[in-house]
Amino acid sequence: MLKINNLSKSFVDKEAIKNINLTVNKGSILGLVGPNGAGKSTLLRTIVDIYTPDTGSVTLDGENIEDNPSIKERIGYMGDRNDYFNKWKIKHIVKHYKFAYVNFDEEKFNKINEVFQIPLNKKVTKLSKGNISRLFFMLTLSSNPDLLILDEPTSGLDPIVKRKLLKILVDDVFERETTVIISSHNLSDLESICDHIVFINDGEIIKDNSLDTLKTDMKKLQIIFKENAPEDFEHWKEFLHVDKIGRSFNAITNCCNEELMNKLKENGALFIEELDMSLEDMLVYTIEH
Ligand SMILES: Nc1ncnc2c1ncn2[C@@H]1O[C@H](COP(=O)(O)OP(=O)(O)OP(=O)(O)O)[C@@H](O)[C@H]1O
Repeated sequence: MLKINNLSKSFVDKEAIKNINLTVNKGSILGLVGPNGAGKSTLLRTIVDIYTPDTGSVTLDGENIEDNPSIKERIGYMGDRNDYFNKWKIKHIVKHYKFAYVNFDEEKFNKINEVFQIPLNKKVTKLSKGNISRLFFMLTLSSNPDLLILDEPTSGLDPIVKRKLLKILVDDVFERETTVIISSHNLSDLESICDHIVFINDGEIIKDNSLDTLKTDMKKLQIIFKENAPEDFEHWKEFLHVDKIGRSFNAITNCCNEELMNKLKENGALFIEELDMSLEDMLVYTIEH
């Protein structure tokens, strides 16, 4: 189990993450989402001890990660900028990983590469952006980590490769019970693989829920009134956001209960239907509210 306690990190003129508390259970996949500059990469880099926190600590199975090489051997980190081996041939990077990570499994790497087809004789600089992402994903996964931290692993991938990568990830997590944190702006990807979602904005956690709870808590309703809608309808306190489309209204609410249904009916609502709400909708309305 990964535990993050009161983690804060500031740069000269910016408090990038503020008092972050999080628990990620073994075998679960946590999706970290938030707007540009929210603090996602800083949080991930602080978890793996690339950045030293100003306050707080991170433990894996009860042991502190900071300055702890034996725990770090159990952590796989794929950053959002994979440019540290640019001049290396891929086969030499594989050799380096074998040396650096006790659990690195070259057979597993080659098996995943049957899908991704990265030429091992090439230098990293000769690869496309998508191929660099695939390469570092393969290297990180083949290190067989207990904790896997992935910062935007699907960025730059075409939809076909992206699906293959996510399937390889989910199968591996299922088999090895890896604990995973994954950050991405591709929210539909996260929706398909995560059991837990954390929204972060301006360095702070603003939501930390299972995907099921998020979906139960926030709803999009389509409402059509028999005649005119109440004058103040778009400003009802129950709604986070209301769009008018012709005669019908789409309203986002996080208190979809009997009381609201009765209020709508008393005010002349003829038709009320619950519509599918994506993770992207949820993030946008939570941040904007
Ligand atoms: N090394 C650094 N030095 C100074 N400021 C930094 C540094 N790294 C990040 N920041 C600042 O900290 C804040 C959080 O940045 P971070 O990269 O963690 O955000 P993010 O959520 O990952 O953003 P994005 O989605 O754009 O990748 C930003 O204001 C950023 O400018």
